[in-house]
Order: sequence, then C-alpha cells, then structure tokens
Amino acid sequence: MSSADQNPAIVSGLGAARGLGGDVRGVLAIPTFRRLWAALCFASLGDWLGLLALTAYAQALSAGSYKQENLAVAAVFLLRLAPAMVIGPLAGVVADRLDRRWTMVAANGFRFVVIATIPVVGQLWWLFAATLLVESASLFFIPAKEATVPNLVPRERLEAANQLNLAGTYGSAPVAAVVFVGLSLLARLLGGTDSEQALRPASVALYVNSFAFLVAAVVIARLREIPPHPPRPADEEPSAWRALVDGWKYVGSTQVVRGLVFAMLGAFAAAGAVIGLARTYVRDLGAGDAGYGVLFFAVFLGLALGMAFGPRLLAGFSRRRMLCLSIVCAGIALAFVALVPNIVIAVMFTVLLGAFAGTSWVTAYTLIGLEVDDEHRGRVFASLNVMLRVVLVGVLALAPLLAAAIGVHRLTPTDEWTWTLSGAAITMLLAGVLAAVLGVVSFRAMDDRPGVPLLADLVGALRGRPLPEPGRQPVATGFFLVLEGGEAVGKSTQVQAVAEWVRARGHEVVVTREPGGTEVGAKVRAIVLDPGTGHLVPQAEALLYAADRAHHVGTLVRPALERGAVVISDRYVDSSLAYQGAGRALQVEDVARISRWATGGLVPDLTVLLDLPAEVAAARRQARDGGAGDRLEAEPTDFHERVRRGFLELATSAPHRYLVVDATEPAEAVSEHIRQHLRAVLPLSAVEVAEQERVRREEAARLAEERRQHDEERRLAVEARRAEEAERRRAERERNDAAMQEALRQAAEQARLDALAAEQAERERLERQRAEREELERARVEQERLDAERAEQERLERAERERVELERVERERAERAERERAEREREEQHRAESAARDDGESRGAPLLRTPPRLEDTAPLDDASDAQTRELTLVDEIFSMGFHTERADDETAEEGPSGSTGDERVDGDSDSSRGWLR
Ligand SMILES: Nc1ncnc2c1ncn2[C@@H]1O[C@H](COP(=O)(O)OP(=O)(O)O)[C@@H](O)[C@H]1O
Ligand SMILES: Cc1cn([C@H]2C[C@H](O)[C@@H](COP(=O)(O)OP(=O)(O)O)O2)c(=O)[nH]c1=O
Repeated sequence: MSSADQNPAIVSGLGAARGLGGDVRGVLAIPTFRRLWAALCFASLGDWLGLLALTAYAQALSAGSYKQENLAVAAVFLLRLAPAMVIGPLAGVVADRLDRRWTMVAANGFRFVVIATIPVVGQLWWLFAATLLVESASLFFIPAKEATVPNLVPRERLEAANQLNLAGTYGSAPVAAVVFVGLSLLARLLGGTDSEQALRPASVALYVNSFAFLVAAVVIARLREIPPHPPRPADEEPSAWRALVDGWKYVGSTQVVRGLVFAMLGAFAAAGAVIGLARTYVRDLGAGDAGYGVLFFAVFLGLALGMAFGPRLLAGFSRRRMLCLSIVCAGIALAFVALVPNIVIAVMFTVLLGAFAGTSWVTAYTLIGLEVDDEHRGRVFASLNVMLRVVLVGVLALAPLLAAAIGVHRLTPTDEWTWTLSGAAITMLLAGVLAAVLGVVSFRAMDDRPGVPLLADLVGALRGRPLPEPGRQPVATGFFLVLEGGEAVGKSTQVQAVAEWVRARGHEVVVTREPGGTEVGAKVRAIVLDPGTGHLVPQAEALLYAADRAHHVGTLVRPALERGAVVISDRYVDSSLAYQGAGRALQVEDVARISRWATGGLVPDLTVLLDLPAEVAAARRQARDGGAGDRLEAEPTDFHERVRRGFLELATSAPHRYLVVDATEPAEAVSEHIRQHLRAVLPLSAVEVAEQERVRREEAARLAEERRQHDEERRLAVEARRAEEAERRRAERERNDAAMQEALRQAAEQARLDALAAEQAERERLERQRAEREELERARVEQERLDAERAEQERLERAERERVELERVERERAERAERERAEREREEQHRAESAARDDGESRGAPLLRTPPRLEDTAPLDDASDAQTRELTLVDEIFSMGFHTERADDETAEEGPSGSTGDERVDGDSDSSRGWLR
C-alpha cells in the first residue's frame, strides 16, 4: 500500500492554509536539505554553463563548414540524450542499491575530472567522448538525488522542496546564459583570433562547470544525514537485472505510477512538439526571430508561474487530480496555440500552456515522492527519465518530419475567411490532443476521489472549501448543543431563548441539563449539590456526575438525537473537566476518560461557553438566589476563577467546536451571538428542508422556465438565423441559378447566332461554290462551244482547204490532162499533118486540121465547170494572201511525229480522192 493510500488527507491537503513563502522558509529551515539544495543549484548552474560551453566549443573546434559546425552541435545534443536510453535504467537500479550519498559524490567527482579535461585536451573527439561520459555520470547522479530529497524533508514539505529544486534546476539556466554571454563579451574585449575568442569563454565556462561539480561533491560528501539506501535484508538483495525488470514491472503494475508516467509523457510530448516546431510555427505566422524569442520567454514565464503558484492556488485539491487536470489543460492550451493563427494570442495561450506544464511538473515530482515507496523511487525516477528522453527525442525528431509531410492546408469556412493551417500547427494540435488524451487516461488510472464530481471539487478547492469525501457527509442525526460556563453566567436564560428560537425554525427541541436531566439524575443531583451531603472525595464527585451523565446520555440525549431532535443541554462533559479537573485538581485526562466512557464518546456539535468573571457571576447569583447557594456555589472565588480558566482552555484547544461569548453583554446580545452562529451550523429542520425544497423547486422551475425561455429564444434565434441563412442561401442560389440561366441563355443565343452565322456562311459558301461551279460550267460550256466552234471552223477551213486543194489538184490534173490532150492533139495533128504531108506528098492529101476528139476535150460537165470555177476562185484567194496562213496552219498541225504537210496532204488525199470519186 502506498503511503498516500494510508493517508489521503496528506496528499489532498498539502500546503493548505500555508503560503508558498512559509513553505519555502520551512523547508529551507531543514539544514541538510538547505545545504544539498545550495550544492545542487550551483551544480545546475555549472551544468547549464557546461552545455552552452560544449556547443560553443564543438562549433569552434569544428570551424570550417556551416554543415560541420551544425553537425558538431547536433552531436553534442545527441550524446547528451543518448546515454539515458542505454544506461538510464541501470543507473536507477544503482541508485536504489548503492549508498546514495556516495553515488552522488562519485558522480560529481567524475564529472569534475572529465569536464576539466575537455579544454586541456582541446580535441573534438575527446569533447564528444567526455560529453558521453559526463552524461552517463549524470544518469547515476539524478535518480540518487531525486530519491534522496523525500527522505530529507517531512512529507508535508515535499512539494515546497520540489518547487525549490525545480526552481534551482531551471532557474539557473537563464543565469548561466547571462554568465556565458558575459564571458563571451569579455573574450571579445580581450581580442585575439576568432577561434580564440570562441574558445576562451567556452574554456572558462567549462572550468566553472567542473568546479561546480567539485563543490557539489564536497558538500554532499559532508551531508552524513543522507540515508544510504532503503533498508533491505542482505539475503534479499536481487540481481541488477532483476532489479531493473522489477522497476519497470513496478511502473507497469502500479496503477498510480502508471498514471503518473502517462501524464508526464503527455506533458513531454506537448513540450517536445513546441520545442521542435516553434521555429517553423513562428515562421509560418510570419513573426520572425523576435516572435520566436517571445514565444520561448512565454513558455518559461508560464512554467515559472505554474511551478510557483499552481499548487498553491489549489491548495486543498487532490494532487492526483491536479496533475491530470493540468496536463489535459496543457494539451488544450497547446491545441489553441496551434489553432490560433495570431502570434499575440498564441503567446497568451503559450503562457497558459507553460503554467499548466509547470504545475503538472511539480505535482508529478511531489506525487512520485509521496506515492512511490523508498525502495522503488530511484528506479521509477530513472525509468521516467528514460521514457521522457525517448519521447522527447522521438517528438523532436518526428515532429518536423510529420509537419513537413502534412504540409500547408487552407480551409475556407466562409467566403471572406480563409484559415491557413501549417503542418507545424497541425502537428502541434495533434500533440496537444495526445497530451489531453494521456491526461484523461492518467485520470482514469489514478483518480483518488471517485464519486466526487471534478468540477465541483475544483470550484470548492478554488474557494478554499474542498468538498468532503463522498460518504462522509454529515447525516441529519439531530444536533447536540451544550451551554457551559460558571455559576449564574446566564446559561438557563440562554437555553430558554435559544430553544424557543430553534423550535421556531421547526425543530423538535429537547431541553435538558446536567446534573439532573433524568429522574435518576435528579437523585444524583440531590446528592452532589445538597450542602447536606458534606465533603465528597473529588473522585466520588466526578464519578457521581459521570453516572448522571451516562444515564442522561443513554436514556435521553442519544434517543433524542437519533430522532433528529436538537438537544440543548445546560452543562455537559466540560463542566466535569472544569470543576472536577481544573477546580478540584483531578487529572483532566482521567476525568475526560471517565466521561468518554460514560457517554460512549458523544461529543456536542457545538458548545457555547458563556464567559463571565467570577465576581460578576457571584453578584448575579446573589441577586438571583440570595443566600449561600449550593455546595459548589459556596466554593471560594479562586475556585471559580480556576473553573473559568479551565473552560477557556478547553475552548482554545478545539476552537471549531466552541463558541465563546462574552456573558457580560446583555442577555439579548448574547442570544443574538448564539443565533448568528447557529444559523451557520445548525442543520435544517424538516420544515426548513421542505421549505427549502419548495423554494429550490420553485427556483429550479423558475430557472428551468428561464432556461426553457432562453433555449426557446435561442432556438428561435438559431432558427431565425438558420432561416435567414437558408433564405440568404436560397436567394444566393436563385441568383446563381438566374445568373447561370442567363449565362446559359446567352450561351444558347450565342450558339444560335453562331449557328445561324455558320449556316449563312455555309449557304454563302455553297452559293459561291455553286456560282463558281456554274461559272466554271458556263465557262466550260462556252469553252466547249468555242472549241466546237473553233473545231467546226477548223473543220470547215480544213474542208475548204481540202476542197481548194482538191480543186487545185483537179484543176492541175485537168490542166495537165488538157495540156496532155492538147499535146496529144498537137502530136496527133502533127502526126496527121506529117501523115498528110506524107500522104500528100505521097497522095497529095489536103492539109486539113483534124478537129479535136470529143473524148479528149470534153470530159468535164457543168458541175466540173463550176468546180473548176470555184477552185479558181480559191486559188485566187490563196494567191491573194491566204496561202501564207494555210502554210502556217499546216506547220502548226505538224505533230511531234514530224509529219509533213506533204504527208498531210497525202493523208487527206484519200478523202479528197474519196470525195472526188
Ligand atoms: N446577560 C445577562 N446580563 C445580566 N444579567 C443576566 C444575564 N443573563 C442572565 N442574567 C441574570 O443572571 C441571573 C443568572 O442567570 P441564569 O440564567 O440563571 O444563570 P445560570 O443558569 O448560568 O445559573 C439571572 O437572574 C438572570 O436573570
Ligand atoms: C455537570 C456538572 C456540574 N457540576 C457542578 C457545577 C454547578 O455548581 C452544579 C450544577 O448546578 P446548577 O444549579 O445546574 O448550575 P447553575 O448554578 O450554573 O445553574 O454542579 C460539576 O461540578 N461537575 C459537573 O460535571
């Protein structure tokens, strides 16, 4: 069972009613813690300085290319994170097994030596190796330290101790930054080469760092009060591996611790996302380096605020609930940072994010200290350390990749508004959601107030009035009111007044008194008060009062209370404590024990102590009764003064159960005092409950009505808005439709016009084509006609020419025939004449000319006459000039065959011959 399970009130009520300053002073008042804390602060300062120096040193040693420098710096970071994953768990086991003080001393001594060697060696490889070694040593130191703190401070101061530790660890970072900047400036003033200027401050810072570790080692070595390690029987010492597995198993199997781990992982995922993406995110918002700086400042401011004030603000709130709630809120704040595309608002949410993260950080540390037993604490811190680093490295590495993969998205919820979400923003949103989910998961795993509504619990804690645990609410079991005080202080007077007032509120009121509230009691009263009883040993007196009381409580008071009545008693146990204890000088504790036994531990809900100086009381009694009074009234004044002081002491020891009233005031004023107090504490009577219920119901009905009306109004408004929106949309749609229709109509019209134009053009084209065709046709026909004409002409001409030729040939033939005939005739004649002469000569025949023979001279008829005439005419025409043309034609008609006019003439001679035949 964890320690918190044993006493949840401690966890829930931590720091309540105490201020932070008081807490811090209180925890610093513990000398061992104070010295350890101072040493740790110094070591932290050195550590931060060392980190800055190492990166600067690595950069300076690898000076050359930009890439190399960046790689060197990245290597330093990587080497600082890497060992946690490898030997982190082992270190936790060691912290749980070795002497914690000497583990811390050895780790710091080792770091002192290794860091000091870095500037001495001055080589990059050694810087890397040393970083690895130093970080490994830190892994042994941290769990030992964390596990020790809860052993040095009381549980109720653990939270303050953690706040101080975290303040020391993280508050030293800015101091280290300032110191480092100062050293760098100094180096610049001293001059030298660039590399000297870079190396010198880094070397000095490393020496300071080394020295800080030495101081821490020495201080811790002298803190002998640090418990070595949790006591464990020697034979149960498990192996290192077993211990490691046990540690992880412990985390896995202990629901609360698992919840804690989930919560812290959520917080770290969110933090890692912010660190890994801040630069891109700020750039995406266009806020530049200054924006980046402001955002980081905002984170640290928030962290500081959360660590300092978060737990204090909710002093009475369950720490488990606080852890989960702050992580869920941190997740939500991160989601808002991611979603708001405005650097100013983002910075505000970043402060909130930091505040919630800071609160959860302190709370988680406190819870581990409170809830994890000493035996496992080192391993739990170590396991947590490993997981946190894994998550941190994972998120640092993955977040930018994821952001790049997601890319930039633009949403346009409305026409006027475009919402740009960068990959960085979306990744941060995812991380925020993851953190919130882990917060919820943790809440489920570790809620320590099931049944108490979270919101009401939170509001109660904020108002400083935490809700009681369920099942512990006071049940309506009546109310026991007692009036106490010395003699004649006005108890009877007030009992009556109060009884009347309470009765008027609807309660059943039982007025009673001690001694003598019952019949038996009356007999006892007679014994104890009758002066005739004489001396009674104080013990007997005390026992008689106790006897009366036992019977009184058993037979009257309890039954009345159980009925729910308000019992108002004039005197009760306190009278015994004051009279028999303080007055008779019996041991008050003895008297109390008898009374407790007699009453079964029944304690009044309220005791009204009427305080009056003894003399005043005596005067009143004298005025009331006269005479000497009863056995006790007869006691001397100093007895009554002792009794009065006895009453007052009782009231002081338990102030919440008493109302001390100055009884010198008038009776009415005293009554009013009592009434006023009763109004706050007296339970409601059945009548009042009914009345209240009625009022509540009426109020509820009124509220319901109001809500209904409000809802109705809202519904109507929403409907109206919706209708308006729908109308607007409809109108817009109609407008769009109309525009579309118009566009369509115009397009159709255009298309129609275009079609018409095209048709027209086509018609014209066809017309043109037809006209052209006709024209061509006409031209062709004309051409044909002309060709035909020409052919005819040519034919005629040719015929003419042939005819002429024929005629010429004919004429020539005729002429030739004529000439031949004439020749023959002449020959004939000549022959005849020669014959005749011969004859004559011979016979002397007359020289008579023989007429030409008909067959020789007249073969031509009239037609041939006419033809002859015609040919003659053509010849004449030819002779007048056609001859040349004809010759030309004949030349033109000579084909490539090279046919000659003679051949042509020969060719044609057939036809001309035919024609002649
Ligand atoms: N506040 C008061 N101031 C003055 N006189 C008072 C006051 N209260 C009561 N008395 C008177 O003092 C006397 C004693 O009061 P009482 O109620 O009988 O005291 P008790 O019951 O304590 O003995 C009575 O005479 C009462 O009238
Ligand atoms: C109840 C009780 C009363 N007494 C004394 C105180 C009173 O003197 C006496 C009760 O007397 P009572 O007349 O009831 O008181 P008062 O005079 O104030 O009205 O008994 C004790 O000593 N021890 C007790 O436990």
